[in-house]
Amino acid sequence: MKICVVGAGYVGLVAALSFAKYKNDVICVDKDIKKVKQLNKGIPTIYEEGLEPLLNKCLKKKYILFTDNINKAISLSDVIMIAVGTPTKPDWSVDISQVVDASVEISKEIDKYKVIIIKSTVPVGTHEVVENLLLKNGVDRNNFDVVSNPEFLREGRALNDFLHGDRMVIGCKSEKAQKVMDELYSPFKTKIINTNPPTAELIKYASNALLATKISFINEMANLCSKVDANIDTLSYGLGLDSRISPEFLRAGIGYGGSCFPKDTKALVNIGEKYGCEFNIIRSTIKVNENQRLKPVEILLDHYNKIEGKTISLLGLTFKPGTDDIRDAPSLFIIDELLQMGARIRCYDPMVSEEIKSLFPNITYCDSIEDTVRDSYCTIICTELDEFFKMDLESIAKKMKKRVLIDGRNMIDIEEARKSGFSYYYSIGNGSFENNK
Ligand SMILES: NC(=O)C1=CN([C@@H]2O[C@H](COP(=O)(O)OP(=O)(O)OC[C@H]3O[C@@H](n4cnc5c(N)ncnc54)[C@H](O)[C@@H]3O)[C@@H](O)[C@H]2O)C=CC1
Ligand SMILES: O=C(O)[C@H]1O[C@H](OP(=O)(O)OP(=O)(O)OC[C@H]2O[C@@H](n3ccc(=O)[nH]c3=O)[C@H](O)[C@@H]2O)[C@H](O)[C@@H](O)[C@@H]1O
Repeated sequence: MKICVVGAGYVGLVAALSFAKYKNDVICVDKDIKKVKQLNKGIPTIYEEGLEPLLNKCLKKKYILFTDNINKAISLSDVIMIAVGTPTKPDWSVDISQVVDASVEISKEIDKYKVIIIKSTVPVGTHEVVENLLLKNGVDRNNFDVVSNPEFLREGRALNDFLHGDRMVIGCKSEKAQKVMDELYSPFKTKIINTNPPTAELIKYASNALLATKISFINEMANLCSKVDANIDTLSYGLGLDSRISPEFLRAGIGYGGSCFPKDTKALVNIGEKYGCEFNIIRSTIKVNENQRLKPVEILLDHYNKIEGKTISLLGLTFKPGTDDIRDAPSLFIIDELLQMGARIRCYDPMVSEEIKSLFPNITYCDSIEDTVRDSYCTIICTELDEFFKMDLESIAKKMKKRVLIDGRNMIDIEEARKSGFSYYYSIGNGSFENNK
């Protein structure tokens, strides 16, 4: 099939390469010429396991090509997938302008039947917005169908999720387009749910909102565990064994981040408001998360009263392991808050990006864990990176000015922390101890 994917971000690039893997003729468009040039050279613009070899293989075989010429790419393709960003505005409404801009370009290039797939996460009714825009711009009604096909991949496992996800949701009103979608996804090993576009659009938000809610729920339970000497890991295990609940997304910590849960939960509240639906549960999920991501600062204040002038070290900056993405990562909020209180920050993340350096130019970025913790009053673990499981706690404790460890991802065994010479240890619902200040 001749496929054009608009947007070479996390979703667009992964989708384009997945289609190319199955020998489709794929053109992936991005308006960012730097990305286009880099991708055509076989250099990934994001970190995702397995992406680099697949990119190079597909380029070599000429199954994929990257361009910034959207018009040419559309005119050459039968299927056009829109995978551009849909950020949330400050009032929590969704900015679909990138989808609209892409649709305007699409409308200029339709002279024969094409299926337009909305892959981006969009508010219910956006398929109609795109349809109406194409009609308004003079496209013949018989020359296109718009299909809603939201994406459920997780960063860090994006390729695997795209190819072998739990399900593929297809919201389609036309038999002709349905046949094209069936063919497109026929090599994929995944359960397909065929429904109408509004249901497809809503499944996406419902899914992210429910997963986020599980996290906020378990974090509230963890906060209670901390007060009553209960253990959140055992509690989660006990909960998750009930097959009606499932063990997934019950890991307590300093809250969820990333490019989607924070934005999509807010978006769903905003969408609900437009239809007179309150979504009180999701509002609470958001509020709990906003407090939870600052939990380490609360603990620090409790311990020291004053943070001004103290050096604090952060281990892990990305919103989760296996990605270089820092969008809405809890670490950003912690750094911001600590800087406002006058702390000095040292941090370490092997995936540290220019993006975070430009956000926080005045903090110290270190190349190793040991260098980071030097002379600090507290070490905060923000991301559960593999190498933190293996770190030498004793040598870390020795390098610190005060042996205070806040384990924001419940990675460290409390007894190990005690044996390694820490004087204060705090986890999120898995126990804490204080020897002497
Ligand atoms: N990142 C993720 O894990 C997931 C994201 N989504 C959704 O997928 C959509 C895309 O997300 P990401 O890939 O993370 O975004 P992203 O920001 O990484 O990538 C979007 C890309 O689209 C390009 N772009 C924007 N307008 C364009 C235009 N008119 N022509 C050509 N290129 C254009 C941008 O330059 C950018 O490279 C969003 O709606 C998001 O909510 C859905 C599931 C997972
Ligand atoms: O719409 C999206 O963009 C995607 O959002 C999430 O994927 P992602 O943001 O990549 O990462 P997750 O693995 O879901 O983790 C999100 C955040 O929740 C946190 N989390 C996750 C699980 C858990 O038990 N506890 C917890 O705090 C993680 O640390 C991370 O900060 C969803 O899992 C995907 O299905 C969805 O497609």
